[in-house]
Amino acid sequence: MADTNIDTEEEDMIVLPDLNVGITINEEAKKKKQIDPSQIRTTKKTNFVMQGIQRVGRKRRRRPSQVQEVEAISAIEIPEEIRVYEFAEKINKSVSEVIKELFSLGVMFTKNDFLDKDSIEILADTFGVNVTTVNDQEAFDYVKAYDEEGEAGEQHLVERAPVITIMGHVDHGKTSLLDYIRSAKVAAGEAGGITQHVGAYMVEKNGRNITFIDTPGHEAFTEMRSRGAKVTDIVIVVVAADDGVKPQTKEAIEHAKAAGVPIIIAVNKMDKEAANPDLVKAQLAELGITPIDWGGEHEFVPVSAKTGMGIEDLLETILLQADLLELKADPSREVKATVIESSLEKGRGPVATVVIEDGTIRVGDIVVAGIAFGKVKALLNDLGQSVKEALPGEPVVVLGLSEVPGAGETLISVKTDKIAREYAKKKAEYLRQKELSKTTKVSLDDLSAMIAEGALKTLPVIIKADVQGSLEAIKGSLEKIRNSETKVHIVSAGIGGITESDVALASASSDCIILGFHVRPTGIVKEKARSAGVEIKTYNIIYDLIDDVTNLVTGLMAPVIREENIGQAIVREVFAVPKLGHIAGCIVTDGTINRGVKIRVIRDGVIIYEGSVSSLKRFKDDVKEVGKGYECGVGIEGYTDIKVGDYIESFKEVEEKAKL
Ligand SMILES: Nc1nc2c(ncn2[C@@H]2O[C@H](COP(=O)(O)OP(=O)(O)OP(=O)(O)O)[C@@H](O)[C@H]2O)c(=O)[nH]1
Repeated sequence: MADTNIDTEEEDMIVLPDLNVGITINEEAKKKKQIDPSQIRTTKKTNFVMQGIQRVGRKRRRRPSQVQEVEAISAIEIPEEIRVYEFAEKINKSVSEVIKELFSLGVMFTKNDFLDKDSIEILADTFGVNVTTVNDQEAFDYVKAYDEEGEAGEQHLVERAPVITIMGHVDHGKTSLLDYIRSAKVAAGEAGGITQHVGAYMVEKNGRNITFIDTPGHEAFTEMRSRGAKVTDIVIVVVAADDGVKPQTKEAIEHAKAAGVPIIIAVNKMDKEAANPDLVKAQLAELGITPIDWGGEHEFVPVSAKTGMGIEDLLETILLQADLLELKADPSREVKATVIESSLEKGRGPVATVVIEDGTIRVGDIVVAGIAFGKVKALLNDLGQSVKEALPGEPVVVLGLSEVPGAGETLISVKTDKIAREYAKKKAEYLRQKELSKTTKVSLDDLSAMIAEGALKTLPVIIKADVQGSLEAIKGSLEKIRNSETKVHIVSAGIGGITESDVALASASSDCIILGFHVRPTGIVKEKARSAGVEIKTYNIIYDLIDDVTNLVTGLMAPVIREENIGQAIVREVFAVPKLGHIAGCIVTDGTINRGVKIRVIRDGVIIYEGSVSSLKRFKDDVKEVGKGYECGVGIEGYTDIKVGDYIESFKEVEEKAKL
């Protein structure tokens, strides 16, 4: 009897690996060796009981025969992120049954792959299980824990500084505007004139603080910008009055709208003669951003980042908008902040620029931010000065983290180092599994395409960048460089200089190149790369990197054969010539006919033969080329059935490099 029981030690609890859900089975059901769905109830567990959980999970797997004896489950709760084997365990099916079912749907999964929402729905339907999803991250979601604590706790809300993101099309003046506001000139020194690094700065107006997040202009930074919009209270969309609405203006507006953030339009470059603010207004009104003076609800502030015109108005408008939003926070709480930018700095280690959302951060706080955790060693304000604390709405640079946290990650302070470490570890494992799942999943369509091509050609790359934001932007752009034939395979991507281990990794995978952005290899690394035959390419401008990789990828693709028409002739007579066979007496009606080139014989509009010109004569002489309007005798290799009225079309095939 004991043998056929589902569980032994944890008498009334089966909790499956990595899930925060437990199933409690009553004693009666156990005696019957069955689980009646109506007798299943779920229990929340935290990650701190995971060890026990895994032990139970292993026990179950060791005795699969007993699992099969259990009647099919008809209702389950599963996490939003669930792997194939976990799902199979949950519904008491074998992994192969689930994989087979997925295969019949045209997708190939391995047992460790995460199922997507659609697959779960279809599987649930196929296996007749009622599935409800729960968020399995909750068990280690420190952000949720923080928020819940805030709801329950006493609030000491005070006004906080608004957080502003400036967005807009390339060269419309984002950097200049921010610089003017900060009365600093950083734009001039930047490589390629593009803002490469995201920073956050604070300015004062009427005795109140305003925080600006500086977001880069290149479209590759779209993702980061959309994150920028998440921490942002108000978005300023800069539109150059002499250029009007451009693709990235629209994109910025879409991001702001999606984030539900109020938009203020800064109509910039008003000092220019060609400035046409009314056109900007009309163009934006078409996008649903109608100016207040046209009866809409959006502030349009004419400014010039060059002369400073309108800048004070813009700041006033920001404060008015902030008043409407009633931005409040509780500085007496522990901190919650958003990572805006992060990097690995020599001598300093991981460095993160954060904007405080709630609470206060202090030197000595124990914090966690995604995979990073640690004790705050130092805090620097936007001027690089050491500070003891930072308040809600303020930007601050945090030193002392264990790793470089991802941009957009939430940082909070926790009570003990152990808790911080636990959260970070769990998050790292979660991300690793997700990444693994992403790389192993191949759809059948992809597979058949690969098979058809012999093999999918890939360009393996290792990316190293100075800051997290750039790294993500590069990764995002490179992942997009692909078609059915070729793609970029990111072997590894990380922050920091190019190291010997990068070279070792590159030399381990064939034809792998190392791409460095704002980082350089040292002498030894260069030497190692040279002897290992590993190519290292370094860049300061993101466009150049993307262009180069695009060129390399297209180089892997089979060349495209393009046909170029050379000429056409009509057959007027056909002669039988000894030794030469049938010769078509033609008149060239277009272009030229050349000896040796490829031709087609067209009869009544239909191609009836394709070959090449074997002989070409004008009267008795062999010639290489006959031009339009001239008569000639054309011999076609391997073809004698030429008839009067046929057309001979000559063409050449040009090999061209394939484009993506
Ligand atoms: N005349 C005039 N020129 C301006 C004004 N604002 C910006 N510019 C110029 O426009 C160019 C682009 O300005 P940036 O501030 O670099 O534009 P950006 O939008 O930050 O550009 P990215 O960072 O590349 O996206 C620079 O040459 C500026 O000097 C303005 O109000 N008037």
